[in-house]
Amino acid sequence: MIKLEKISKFYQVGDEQVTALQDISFPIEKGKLTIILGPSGSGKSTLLNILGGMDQSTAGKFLFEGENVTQFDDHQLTDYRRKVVGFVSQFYNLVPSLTALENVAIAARLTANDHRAEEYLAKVGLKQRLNNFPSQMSGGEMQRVSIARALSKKPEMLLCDEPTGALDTKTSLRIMKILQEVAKTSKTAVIVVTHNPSFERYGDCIVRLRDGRVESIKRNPVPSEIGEDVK
Ligand SMILES: Nc1ncnc2c1ncn2[C@@H]1O[C@H](COP(=O)(O)OP(=O)(O)OP(=O)(O)O)[C@@H](O)[C@H]1O
Repeated sequence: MIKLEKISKFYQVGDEQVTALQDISFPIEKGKLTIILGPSGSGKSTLLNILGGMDQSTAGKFLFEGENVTQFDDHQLTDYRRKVVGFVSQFYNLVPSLTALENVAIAARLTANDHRAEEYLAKVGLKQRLNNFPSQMSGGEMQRVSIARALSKKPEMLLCDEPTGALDTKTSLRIMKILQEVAKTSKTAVIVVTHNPSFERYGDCIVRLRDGRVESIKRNPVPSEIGEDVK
């Protein structure tokens, strides 16, 4: 079970205390797509960083499969980031001098999974692009490599920070479709932070943040499927 219990994060800026998150509580389900929406400054990135073990909360508990991540020491956090979490960002972060296959293989090696890099690229529809360098791919293709790279670690949780932020509508839908399929066909908890409210209908659970608090939590018993035509 993955659960946030009254997570708060405060920053001290000079004499002022900035509240990034306040009393955030909600469960996250594996095998489901959770969408986190909210205006700029509402705390989305802070929350993602806490879920990814890249930042620690000031108060509250983050429970992951019975363990309290909030109390992890640096060594445990490194292990958690390496083995549990996959991360996809708006900027792809691919190594320009490595091909698609090599970009995925280096990350997969962290979990001794590098022999499967090709399989993960096939999963995101890039079987024909294995030997292309990032400069030879479109934004959508680079994002698919970055998803394959994250998946090759077999993460229990896939965190996506504005994964479609730099992409056009059709390519964005293609990426959302892949993320929807990952959630549906694996036991991975897929969490997508987005500014785009039209993606709400594709998630199993939609969490809206405002001013660092949970404004609403909605569940879609039957999320909309993204049409085959975008594939
Ligand atoms: N390192 C920091 N020091 C001080 N304040 C911070 C820090 N990081 C974030 N904040 C503040 O915390 C609040 C939440 O920021 P956060 O980046 O999580 O919002 P966001 O919803 O991801 O915004 P955006 O959509 O613009 O990326 C903001 O008021 C921000 O200014």
